Amino acid sequence: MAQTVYLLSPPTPTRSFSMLPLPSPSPSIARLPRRRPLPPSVPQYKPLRLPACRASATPTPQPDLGLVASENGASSRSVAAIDVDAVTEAELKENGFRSTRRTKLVCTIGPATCGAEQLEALAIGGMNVARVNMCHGTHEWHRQVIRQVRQLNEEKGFAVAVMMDTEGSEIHMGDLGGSASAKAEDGEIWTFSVRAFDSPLPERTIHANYDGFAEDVQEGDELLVDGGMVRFEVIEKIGPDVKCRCTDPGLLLPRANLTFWRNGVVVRERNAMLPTISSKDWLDIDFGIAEGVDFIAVSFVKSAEVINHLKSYIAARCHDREISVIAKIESIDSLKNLEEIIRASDGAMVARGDLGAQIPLEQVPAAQHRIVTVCRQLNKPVIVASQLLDSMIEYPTPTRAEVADVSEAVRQRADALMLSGESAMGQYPDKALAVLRSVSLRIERWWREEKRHEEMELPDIASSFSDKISEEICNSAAKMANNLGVDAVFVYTKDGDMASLLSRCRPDCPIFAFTSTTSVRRRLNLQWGLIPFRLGLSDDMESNLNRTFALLKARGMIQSGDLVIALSDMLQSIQVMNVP
Ligand SMILES: Nc1ncnc2c1ncn2[C@@H]1O[C@H](COP(=O)(O)OP(=O)(O)O)[C@@H](O)[C@H]1O
Ligand SMILES: C=C(OP(=O)(O)O)C(=O)O
Ligand SMILES: [K+]
Ligand SMILES: [Mg+2]
Repeated sequence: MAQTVYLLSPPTPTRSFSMLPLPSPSPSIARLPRRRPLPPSVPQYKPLRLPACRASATPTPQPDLGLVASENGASSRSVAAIDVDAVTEAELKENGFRSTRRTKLVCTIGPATCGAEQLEALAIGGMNVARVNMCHGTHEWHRQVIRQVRQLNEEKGFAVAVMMDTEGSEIHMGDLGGSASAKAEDGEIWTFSVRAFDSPLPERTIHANYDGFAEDVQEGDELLVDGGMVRFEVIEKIGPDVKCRCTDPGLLLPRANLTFWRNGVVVRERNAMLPTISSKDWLDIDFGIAEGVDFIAVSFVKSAEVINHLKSYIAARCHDREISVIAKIESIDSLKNLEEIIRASDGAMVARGDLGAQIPLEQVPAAQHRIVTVCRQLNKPVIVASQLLDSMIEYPTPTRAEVADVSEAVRQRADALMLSGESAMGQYPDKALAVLRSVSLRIERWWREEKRHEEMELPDIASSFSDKISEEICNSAAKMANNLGVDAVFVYTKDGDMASLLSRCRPDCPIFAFTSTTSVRRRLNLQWGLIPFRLGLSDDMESNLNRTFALLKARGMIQSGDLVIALSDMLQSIQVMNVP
């Protein structure tokens, strides 16, 4: 039978990158001691060890991936190759299908992790998406990080996606005149001012980046730094200066964000009128498009309108690939307009850091649950972010409460968990990632063993008859997969939609998603349960299947007799079969 095989692109020349210069002096992590210091005898964190699943073992990357590494490290792909990374391959070989991790992991890259070796260690440790936060660092710094991630993908077969996170029009402190931090003590009087200062700053003075700051605050207001890590009370306004008394002492970090509260609610005056995407953000977005990022996360989204605007802006500039737009839910307005925002976006982030400064902290868990649920129903990937393992910025062991928080996000079946300071500037980025990985594996496994299938009602979301068919196929295939106890579902997908629809059903078995496009493969890497492969696809499903079986069997990733369900968005079919 005739078959069209789309050949792989020619080998890409390699570049070598040296360690990145740090954008600012490496932050000394002189934070406040954890309130209840660990007794010296507390054992170091040991990843949970599962009997049948060597989840905690870091698989050794193996060179032969159908990627032939030449002497200078350049890679050339053999024509019959399938793109998969060494870590996935090793996990599949060692642990089998059932034990692969379903929850995806996002790491914020910062001074602690911007070197090539550190990035590779994160990729080996399970990082699916690298996030760069445009609040910090220069374009040159971010460019180096993005290019190093791309090089890692090209040379080692990883599919680590890059997410750019905009600064947004938040109110934040200035740079502390070059100091890494400043300590505010109980009762001290500090001045927050919109005036520009030369460094060093006058003593106990903080610059606020928002011109209307002094006009908008009132005496008696409560000023929260970094979502409440440090608190002040406004005692006097003198022109552009606002004098405040420290009520909750703590460490002030450069560019920490500022919110003020009056009578128990957050004050949203003129700053609520500032554009969600500032002129600086548009420049950053142009930069992100030029550098080929996979996701743009938009800070402080208030309505669906801004998402639609950004999506058409991107569509007009990127003709050959897509960039997914992720709405960060971190303000009262974003909660009010949650459904329409999520419908307009390609995914969402529960940005608990700022959210916890805008609504009472005790409301954050319910908000998280609602956001995760709505995203799942509307088939949009959702990331749970901020302070998951905050104490691991300084300590090699998480608190029990942190492990419980991570477990809850996994139990809710969020698509992804995110590290912020833990990986950007913490002392134990790899250990923090290992904790996310082993807790995810353990909870996912417990969930399956207990047969706690999701009871969640998934509403119809298709917008056309053809989409409706895909949706029904995926719902049925996921149900069949659970009932038959199949080893894996294989989905052949051009643009990833069918893989997403399957992921939405959260089946018990992993989903092998085969796509012919490298950028689709990277974007699928954010979604729950998907193991994305890049493979030249033909229009003939039978030949695709036979090639996949041959390639995966040759590498020991599947075996004869394994039971799989295969779906294709080209044929809109379901097949159940044993691997020949
Ligand atoms: N590109 C960077 N350069 C320097 N420091 C960074 C960078 N990215 C993140 N960080 C550090 O890591 C911390 C946590 O990252 P993140 O949560 O993304 O930022 P923020 O605290 O501003 O919300 C930041 O406060 C900052 O100290
Ligand atoms: C992820 C968040 O956003 P950022 O780190 O950019 O403030 C957050 O606020 O939780
Ligand atoms: K940001
Ligand atoms: Mg935020």
